[in-house]
Amino acid sequence: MPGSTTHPALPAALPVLGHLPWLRWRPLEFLERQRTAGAVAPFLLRGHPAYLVNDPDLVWSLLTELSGQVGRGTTGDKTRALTGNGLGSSDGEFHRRQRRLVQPVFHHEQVASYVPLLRQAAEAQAARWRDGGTVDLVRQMLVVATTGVLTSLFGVRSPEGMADDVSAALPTCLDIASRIALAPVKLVTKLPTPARRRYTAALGRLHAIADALGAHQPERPAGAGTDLLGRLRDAQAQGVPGLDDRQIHDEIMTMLVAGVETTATTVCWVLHLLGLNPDSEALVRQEVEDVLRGRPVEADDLPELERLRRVVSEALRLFPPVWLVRRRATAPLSLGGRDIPVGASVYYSPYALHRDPRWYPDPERFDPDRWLPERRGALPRGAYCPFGAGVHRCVGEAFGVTEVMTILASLLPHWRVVPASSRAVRPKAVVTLRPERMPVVVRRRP
Ligand code: HEM
Repeated sequence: MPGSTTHPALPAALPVLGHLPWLRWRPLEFLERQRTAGAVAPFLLRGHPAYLVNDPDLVWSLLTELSGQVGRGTTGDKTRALTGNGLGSSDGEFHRRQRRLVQPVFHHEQVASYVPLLRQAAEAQAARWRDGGTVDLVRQMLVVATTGVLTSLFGVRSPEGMADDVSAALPTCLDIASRIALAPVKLVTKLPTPARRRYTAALGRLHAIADALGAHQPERPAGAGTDLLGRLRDAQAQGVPGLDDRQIHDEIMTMLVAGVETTATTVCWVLHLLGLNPDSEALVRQEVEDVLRGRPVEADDLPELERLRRVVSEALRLFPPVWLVRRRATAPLSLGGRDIPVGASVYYSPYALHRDPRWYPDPERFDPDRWLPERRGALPRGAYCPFGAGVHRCVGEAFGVTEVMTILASLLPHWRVVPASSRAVRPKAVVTLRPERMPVVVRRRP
């Protein structure tokens, strides 16, 4: 069972499919079992050699000094239909150039300027809640996170309809894209099944929204270049090579795919964990109230919310939205004493690394104080990697953390979120690690 700390070794690979059925149907259990199979644990996917790197130092090496010997081979295969050649699926010199282009939009000072928009996104959604009403928290937070991205990165001033559309289409696309990537029989994924039709329709909707965003004129002073769209358009006008309308479309899709579910699910997991740990919830709420004293959260408040930050770090440890990352060896590679052939898939799993009892005593326990400075300093590099590392480290990390903190600091003083059902909430490992379902009752605080 995912979550327990002792795991029997994996059974032998099946003929033809290898360990694919495990990765498709019981991925979290698969990863935890593979973690006990050595620093670099081999397995087979449709006859193709694959490795799971379980040693944090080796994960770090893979992502940093060895990054020239691996390509994305990516999660990208499953997201390429969504994000084309955007930052999240490209490699090499092209990737470096795109990254340099978008990076300033995600610098700390720039991200701090988005806080009022992120707060408004949370407040607008909560304004629709009725005291004692039941809501689907995942869907609600998807709308908030989409609104945050649309207003801050794309300069959309009336995001309501578009946010609803994106948050409805995105999970369908991501779920079915993962199923297609891990389907045991490829042909089946081409058949016009109801799932395939839902996927095609949802994907079409997302592409249409990205086109509309690409064509939309943000309300900003000419040449200001502060939001992502402005920056891309300015660069296009200056003749930056390769930055045609198609590439701008791909970068918009990338930000919707990479920047919405990740933050939305993190907020859900934090609220879920706080609900299970009322003492921690009371302390965090008290901290937010002491810092804000009844006023809306601002960027300068966020560093003061140290306890809340530790809770977010702990939620990202237990439920890292990006739970599995793949690279493909583009040159022969030696890792942890194993020779890895060109073309092999090399994976690391934040989920498995973050639950390794060697680095996290009592790993299943929610313990935000693990992130007190004196305790976190003892971790090896690579043992905590919710945002990855190296050249592909999450470009949206500061934005994501700021968004999550801002949403929580806006909701916690005014609302209590209580599970609406006694059914355990289980993580569903699709493109992100999403709560399978999370109906909650929202209660207004006096
Ligand atoms: C809690 C929130 C988030 C988490 C846990 C997260 C996690 C990650 C991880 C692990 C990677 C590295 C993948 C790899 O090595 O292949 C990544 C890359 C990326 N993330 Fe995030 N992310 C978050 C939020 C965001 C946000 C808010 C945005 C944008 C608005 C974003 C945009 C990206 C992009 C564009 C990449 C590709 C970077 C590159 O290859 O240069 N992410 N993210």
